[in-house]
Amino acid sequence: MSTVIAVRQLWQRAESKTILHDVNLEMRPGRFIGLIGPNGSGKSTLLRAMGGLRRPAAGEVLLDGASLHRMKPKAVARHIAYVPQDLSIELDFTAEEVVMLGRYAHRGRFASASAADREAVREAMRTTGIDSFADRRVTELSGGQRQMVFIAKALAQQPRILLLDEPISALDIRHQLRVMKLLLERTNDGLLIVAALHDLNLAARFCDELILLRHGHVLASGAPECVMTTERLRQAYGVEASIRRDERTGKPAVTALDEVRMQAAY
Ligand SMILES: Nc1ncnc2c1ncn2[C@@H]1O[C@H](COP(=O)(O)OP(=O)(O)OP(=O)(O)O)[C@@H](O)[C@H]1O
Repeated sequence: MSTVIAVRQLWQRAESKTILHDVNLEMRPGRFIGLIGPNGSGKSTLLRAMGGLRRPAAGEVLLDGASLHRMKPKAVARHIAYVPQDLSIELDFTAEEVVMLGRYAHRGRFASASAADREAVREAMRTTGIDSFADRRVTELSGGQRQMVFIAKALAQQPRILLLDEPISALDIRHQLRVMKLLLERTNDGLLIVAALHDLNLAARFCDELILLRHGHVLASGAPECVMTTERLRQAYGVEASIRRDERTGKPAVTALDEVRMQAAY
């Protein structure tokens, strides 16, 4: 299948610092891509650029071959949903109202919710399992419940590309599993998912491909078993890790054993 998002020679700077260095990526529909790398390696910055939320210092992000940064936000939102890492925004809305915000891109300016809008919201709430707190204010929800609400909002948007910044960081293991499984299922319908993840075991188990960032460079990309090697983890994270093949899942399983001396940055 053809490329839906292409990142070409992308550079990002903040203040005087370069935070993404010449990133080049091609992503196809129906893939679940995990963005991994240590704190501060540039995962959020890359996701924001891919969501059209950050203008590149140089290079570009192409959506179906057209420059994303020349498109209007509402046009971008018809294709791309983005769930940020920080969900602490003070919204005086119920969970269901937040999920309905995901329909913004599909609605006319003053139009009320259509049957299709209501159905998309119902379906997103059902699959994420948030019906039981639909009427509660998001400000009163736990961190994990709030995370589920914003994932439901992104699903209700019915995007072709879903960008998630650490979507399972506040979830218990059961809910982590539920979210990873439901995301993987959605790729069967052609959805492209790119998620920044710190849980390397879940990333290796569920993602089709991993992109490993270090100091704003792509250190490795490809199938989890190719990217997640002891040498790469040492280089990227500065840890000695044991990697084995899990006998139940057949996927790489990682145990970090010790910190090691970091190699010099680029
Ligand atoms: N607006 C900004 N101004 C200055 N520096 C920034 C800005 N945004 C990001 N950075 C820097 O860019 C680098 C990459 O940040 P980014 O948030 O993309 O990393 P990350 O891989 O998502 O990290 P984490 O895993 O901790 O969320 C960091 O060194 C960060 O301090």
